[in-house]
Amino acid sequence: MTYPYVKGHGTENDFVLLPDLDGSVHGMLSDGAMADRVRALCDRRAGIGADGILRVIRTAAYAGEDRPVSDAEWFMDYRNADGTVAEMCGNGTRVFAEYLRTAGLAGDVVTFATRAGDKTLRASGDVWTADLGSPKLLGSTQVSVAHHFWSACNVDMGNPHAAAEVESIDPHGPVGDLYESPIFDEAVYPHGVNVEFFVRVADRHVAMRVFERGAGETRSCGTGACAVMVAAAEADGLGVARDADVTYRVDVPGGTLHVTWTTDDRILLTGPAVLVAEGTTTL
Ligand SMILES: N[C@@H](CCC[C@H](N)C(=O)O)C(=O)O
Repeated sequence: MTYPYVKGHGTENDFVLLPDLDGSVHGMLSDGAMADRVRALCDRRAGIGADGILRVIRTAAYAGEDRPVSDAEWFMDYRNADGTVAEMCGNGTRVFAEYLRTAGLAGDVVTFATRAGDKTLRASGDVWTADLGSPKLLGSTQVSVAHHFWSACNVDMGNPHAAAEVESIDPHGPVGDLYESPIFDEAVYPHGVNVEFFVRVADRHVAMRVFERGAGETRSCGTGACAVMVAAAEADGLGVARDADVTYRVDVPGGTLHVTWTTDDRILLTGPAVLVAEGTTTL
């Protein structure tokens, strides 16, 4: 059997999109078979290669037990490269929106369902801004790599994050090559966590690396950039009582994102979304 796919990325956080509009292409698969399919597609040697999968499906057609309660026509069914399901993917929202627009299924403003609630995105050319809602600041926690320990900000962006400010994100420094997951507190994060390390570059300008749950080190993580911005703004005394929107530039290995924390406590993630290929696959 062959089925269609599209490849895209947002600041080099790359995805295979699986158009499955009425659920008839992948909907018949068991959870285990779907996880196998995701791993095969994301494999960078034997597959197409990606950090995750974005299945494009009508909300009403999604047969999973975790079907969102939403009036939105489209559901972003996100899966990590290791086959696990994740609640949210910030870069993925922009790529998903760009797919819908390119396919003629949406315009420059679109709202769709995710496992972390409905998200609305607005385009300005090929740059999209995603309203990812209110962050939850859940205190501080600790992460470590090779006996180096850092305090980290526990931020829920719909999915879990630990954002640690460090002195250097150089792979030759204490943060290291991130080939393996940093150690985190499993009591705080029983379902795993995305771990970000960030440094200051200038006023309201940071740079980060990330180890993503279910994918390993990636070139970018949109929700991770939001968690880093929230952690940095909190540390800068801008977290509470903002009398104006606050924007930080967040550099990631794959490009640049901008994150705005609005006076009404919403996080807006702005960045590119690029579709690079389409075809059919037997995987
Ligand atoms: N790359 C994404 C996050 C994808 C999900 C994450 N790995 C998780 O398991 O929570 C982003 O851009 O936010």
